[in-house]
Amino acid sequence: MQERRSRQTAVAGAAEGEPDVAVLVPAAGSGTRMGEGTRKQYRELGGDPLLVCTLRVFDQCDAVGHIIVAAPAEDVRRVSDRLQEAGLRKLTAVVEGGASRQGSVRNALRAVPSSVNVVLVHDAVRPFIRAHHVSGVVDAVREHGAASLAVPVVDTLRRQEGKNFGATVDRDGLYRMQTPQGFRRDWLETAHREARTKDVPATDDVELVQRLGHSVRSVEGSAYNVKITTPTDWSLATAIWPRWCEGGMEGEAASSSQ
Ligand SMILES: Nc1ccn([C@@H]2O[C@H](COP(=O)(O)OP(=O)(O)OP(=O)(O)O)[C@@H](O)[C@H]2O)c(=O)n1
Ligand SMILES: C[C@](O)(CO)[C@H](O)COP(=O)(O)O
Repeated sequence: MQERRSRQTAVAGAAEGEPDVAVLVPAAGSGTRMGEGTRKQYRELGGDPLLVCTLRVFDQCDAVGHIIVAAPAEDVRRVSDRLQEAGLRKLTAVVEGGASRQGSVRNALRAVPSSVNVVLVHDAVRPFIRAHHVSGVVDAVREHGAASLAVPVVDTLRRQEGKNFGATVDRDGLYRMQTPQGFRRDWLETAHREARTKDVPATDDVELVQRLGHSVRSVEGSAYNVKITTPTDWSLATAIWPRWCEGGMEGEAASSSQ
């Protein structure tokens, strides 16, 4: 592992002929909504840290050539060592995260090898994805320039009005955005540069790219692809993880890779 001036650790060079796709994994959050205790991205799911469980999907996915993780500044070295112990072949760098998810993605973007043309962004705390979700986003990016997994809203939505309900929000055509979100590298770089210059934050990268005037293609996601945010999410995740690892859920064959 090379020492780098910044708190960025280069873990491996890009092998010849690897796919020109990198995935940026923001993993520097503090997990406030999860409550006290170990940061959620480090909590063990089936014996491995949640971050490792998520990264394995990309490491085993033929469509991806590079993995770049943004970790809490104080953990960069420790996370880098742990991820190398996990044998992640495509780990290219572990960089210092930012004060926001957007800042962490921006920092990770700086570590993308020059050979990369397609960049995915995936939350470290979304372990329930399969290789076909990743390749579906990559294919859509190659065709349209930008794409994201999403699922349609299935509940009735209503605004809060004090302790009562206010107006109903028409759910028709509303989506819950997921990750991975994928982009042409130049679009994502421009989008983050513009957002920083204009100081206009966003909760996901799709919004930043839309602000440039680009269309973003919707790719069917999965209701299982939850962002582990609260203790309830953690309980659900630990309950289904064993079956997920056997290739269960979504009616997928047990032989399908994670
Ligand atoms: N400064 C930040 C904030 C968030 N994230 C990452 O962005 C993803 C989605 O964020 P979220 O689920 O909100 O995680 P936290 O910010 O840790 O949670 P909370 O908002 O409850 O503190 C997570 O993988 C998280 O680690 C990040 O890399 N850097
Ligand atoms: C990127 C995201 O997961 C899409 O739904 C979501 O916007 C992240 O929000 P968070 O508050 O940073 O978890």
